Formats: sequence, structure tokens, C-alpha cells
Amino acid sequence: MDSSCDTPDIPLIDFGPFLHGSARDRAQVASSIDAAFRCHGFIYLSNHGIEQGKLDECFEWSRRFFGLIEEEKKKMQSLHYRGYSGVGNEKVREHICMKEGFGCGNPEDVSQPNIWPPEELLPDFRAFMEDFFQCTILVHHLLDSLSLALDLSSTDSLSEKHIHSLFNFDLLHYPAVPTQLLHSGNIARIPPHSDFGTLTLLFQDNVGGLEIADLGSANTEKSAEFEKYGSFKLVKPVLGTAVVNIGYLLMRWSNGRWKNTIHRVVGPPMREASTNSDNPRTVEDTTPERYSVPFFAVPDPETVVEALPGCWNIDVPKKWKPMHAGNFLRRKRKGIYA
Ligand SMILES: O=C(O)CCC(=O)C(=O)O
Ligand SMILES: [Fe+2]
Repeated sequence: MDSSCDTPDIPLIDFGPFLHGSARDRAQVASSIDAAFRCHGFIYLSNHGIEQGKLDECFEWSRRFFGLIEEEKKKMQSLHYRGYSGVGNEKVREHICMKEGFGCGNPEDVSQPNIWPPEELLPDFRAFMEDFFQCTILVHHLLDSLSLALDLSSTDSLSEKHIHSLFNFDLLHYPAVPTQLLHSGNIARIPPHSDFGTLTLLFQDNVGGLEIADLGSANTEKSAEFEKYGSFKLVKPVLGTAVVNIGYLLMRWSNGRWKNTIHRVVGPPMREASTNSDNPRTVEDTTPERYSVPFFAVPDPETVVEALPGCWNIDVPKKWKPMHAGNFLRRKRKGIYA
């Protein structure tokens, strides 16, 4: 970890003053976000402008969707990260992912059409999910805060490179599984990985299980090696907050200033074993189900990602060559977690 990072905890940042405050408030929030992403790559964000009621409703829809019979869900499968993906469909480095998902993209993205359940099966599901795309507004505010932290000119501004907002989000359901299965070695909820876009907003229920790499614990930035040698710390659910993290492209764009921290999903922390039960256990037999909703932002495909002004100078040279975002995203989407 950077020597200026004096806290091991993921900072909780109140975004209210950025959305509603003075120029000075905005600058202060921008500077705290910048510092947090430099140290941790992850923040909790409160007062982010997305109503709790909307988020509760989204999780309710997700429960209803995954409660459909398998046969109906399978009719919504596709090969392009839209629609349904069944439990165990994804494999990452020999690990089977014990999750099912439903992917939605920007309704305006005609190159990747969405797949919806028939209206008679889940009336109003589609309308809700299309509206949930409003999270895009928060992504743009966050990009504005990062542009402010770097003092970028309006032509360099990050929001201007996300004009088409070709973002996507997933409803994720991790079904309840025998705990032993998750310890058997080749089955995981999500193995260690980092996201490949710019920013991810993550909404999670109160079950827990998301963990991020403890950056001081292994001398590597590779997910596969971290899996063997690194240690992880819990990103416990905090009511009323979104978790926000940096993806590979924004790490690279910032010349490594903001960290795209490796994370994974495991079973939640064990509860205390009951002492007065007839059958005391130290390990829960069943890992409870969990729901989450990650919302992924990516730059416009024609964007060239190259170290931003303020992220390099004569002493801190550019670490990477310029890269075409669209080509990179096409390659990454073929093999989702790296
Ligand atoms: O479910 C979660 O908490 C994390 C999901 C995630 O990391 C991902 O989909 O990239
Ligand atoms: Fe992720």
C-alpha cells in the first residue's frame, strides 16, 4: 500500500456535498475520492442520489426473476452478455462460478439488443430495468468528480468520453449452496478478478461475502497469483451506500494512479456457533443465498485510452501505450474475468 494510505478500511464518502454543495464542497469531495481510489481502488458512497426505494425494488425484481422456473429462464439465454446466464455457466481459471445472472445493456445500444422475459410472465420487469439505467447519471457525476480532482479541461473530461453511456448491469443471484462445496477448491461464487471497464457501481444485499485484495499482502497484481498467495479483506454491506470501484481501463487511463483492485465473492463470514444447541457446529452447513447488482461503465468505443494530464510528468513517465477502448472491450468480453 502507498505510504500515504494510513487506513486499512475502505473509506465511506458522502457524495451529497458534491451533488448539492458549493464549488469548495465539490473540490473537497473530489479530492477525497481521488485519495481513496489511489489507496484502495474501492469506496463506499452515501447520498449518491439513487433512492433506497428504487434499489429495494430492483432486488425485489431480481428475486422474482430468479424465482422463475429454469425452463423459462433458459429461453432468455444468449451469447453476448444480455439475458440469462445459468448457475455454473461461467468458468474462470478452472473455477466454476456458482451464480446465475441476468444482463441488461443501455436500451439505446442497438448492436447488443436486450433480451426480456415475456410481459405476461413478469409484467413491468422490462420497464423497471430500462428505468434502472438511470444509474448512468451517477456514473457521470463520479466521472465529473474525478475530472475535477485532476483539473482536466472540458475537452479531456472523462464524462465527455462516455457520451454514449454504453454501460451494462447484471442482476446476480448466488444460490444457497452446501458450504463444503465452496471449500472444495474448484467451485467459487466469483474467483479473484478485476473489472475491465472504467467504474463499477455495486449494490449488494446484507448477506456479505464480497472481499478485496489486501494490497500489502502479496507482491503481485495478477488475480491468479493473488488467489494463491494474497489475503483478502471483507467489504461488508453498509446500508444506504453503493460500493464503487475502479476497472482496468481507468487504472490505465490514470497511469496507475487509481487502483483496479482484485476482488472476489466468497461465503459470508461464519456466524458464532450456538453453544446451547443440541448439535453445536462451528461451520455453517449451508451458505445462504446472496443477491447483488453490479453496474459497469465503459468509455465510448472510439476512445483512445492514454495517460491523462496530471497523471504523468518527467519523473512519472507514461507506463502504457495508447489503447483503443473498443478493441480492448471486444477482446475482454470474450473471456469475461481475467
Ligand atoms: O457480487 C458481487 O458483490 C461482486 C460482483 C463482481 O465483482 C462482478 O460481477 O464483477
Ligand atoms: Fe467484479
